[in-house]
Amino acid sequence: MSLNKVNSKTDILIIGCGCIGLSTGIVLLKTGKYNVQIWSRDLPPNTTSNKAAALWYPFLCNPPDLVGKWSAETMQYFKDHIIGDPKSGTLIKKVNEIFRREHKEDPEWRPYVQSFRRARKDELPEGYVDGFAVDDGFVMDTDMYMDYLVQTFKSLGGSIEQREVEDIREAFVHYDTVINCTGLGSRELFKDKLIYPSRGQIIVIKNSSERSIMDEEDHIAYVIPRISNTVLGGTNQEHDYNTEPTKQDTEEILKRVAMISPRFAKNRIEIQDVKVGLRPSRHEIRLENEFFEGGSKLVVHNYGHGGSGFTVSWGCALEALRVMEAGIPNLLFYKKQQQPKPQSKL
Ligand SMILES: Cc1cc2nc3c(=O)[nH]c(=O)nc-3n(C[C@H](O)[C@H](O)[C@H](O)COP(=O)(O)OP(=O)(O)OC[C@H]3O[C@@H](n4cnc5c(N)ncnc54)[C@H](O)[C@@H]3O)c2cc1C
Ligand SMILES: CC(C)C(=O)C(=O)O
Repeated sequence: MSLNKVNSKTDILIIGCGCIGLSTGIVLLKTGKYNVQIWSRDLPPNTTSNKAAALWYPFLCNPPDLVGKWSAETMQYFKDHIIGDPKSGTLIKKVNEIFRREHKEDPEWRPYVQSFRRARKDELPEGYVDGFAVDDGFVMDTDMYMDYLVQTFKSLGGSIEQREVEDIREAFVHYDTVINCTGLGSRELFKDKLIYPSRGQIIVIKNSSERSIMDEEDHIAYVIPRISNTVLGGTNQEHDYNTEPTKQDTEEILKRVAMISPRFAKNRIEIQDVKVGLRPSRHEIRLENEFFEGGSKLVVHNYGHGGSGFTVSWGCALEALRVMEAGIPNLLFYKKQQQPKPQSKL
């Protein structure tokens, strides 16, 4: 008994068309072993991923050791496959995280990122006494990058259908193996009440900046330069489902950013856009197999990336491939079990 196969490749369904679903689909297609289709309620630019800043920097995401590993793998993947392509909307940009108080401990992801160093005094704005630095960090203009992922996925033979899945059994009619990349959608689709929204608001301005700089010590303030504009942020309001920008948050962000980068004082900026996204927050990323229907159907969960979906995307995509390929043999075993036993000839 074999899995659904066409042209000797196994059919896989991915639910979700954010940065996680697209990265996972590209990794599967590059193996040459799978036909991959994406079903998704929302397509870029109407996903949370499109509302992100975004830069490479582990943030609001756990577990620390795996996030460190997956962040480093993602950084390497970007260097090997993405950053050299101008269509990707990515740029190498140093990132500094800065502190008003001395910060004795390095970040938990430090052992995985060789280029990590402590910030120099000349990199610290007035009032800041300590900081981290990653010289080979990178940023992406998220709309450009998401379109680049869609084009890459399709150019490798992937197909995308705009379709909401209300019950996972809809997927099982056509597929034995499904990868769940629904982010916050897993709260409903898989009744996972451990995943919840962390609301983030950002301001897109015309001005430019030579580096990414962030203060996350007592509140969040960041400046993230991109190809055609710069992002100022941000907020982190847990369990807040409001996707509309508020004037109050915009004012608060501008006030905080002016402290880390005085050149962005309110009267010297040109606001182009204000966006809100709901981070898919969870105590830790869920990346594991779950069998359904007596073991004859396999769901690979890959969701709950909080504030680091882009930062861990390719590491998690490679892990999802490993986890899926470890699960498929069990699937075959269970399917064989389900076959009707041949009648013994009397
Ligand atoms: C303001 C802000 C700034 C951020 N900045 C950064 C940053 O600088 N760096 C970084 O690494 N991360 C950043 N993030 C976090 C990052 O945006 C998320 O971690 C990432 O987008 C999660 O990707 P995802 O594909 O899991 O989710 P999403 O982009 O939400 O995609 C989920 C997909 O699943 C689909 N879906 C859900 N339920 C169903 C269903 N039942 N049926 C069919 N389809 C369904 C949705 O339509 C969507 O297409 C930021 C987030 C915010 C809000
Ligand atoms: C560090 C910032 C840009 C972030 O990841 C977020 O706001 O989620």
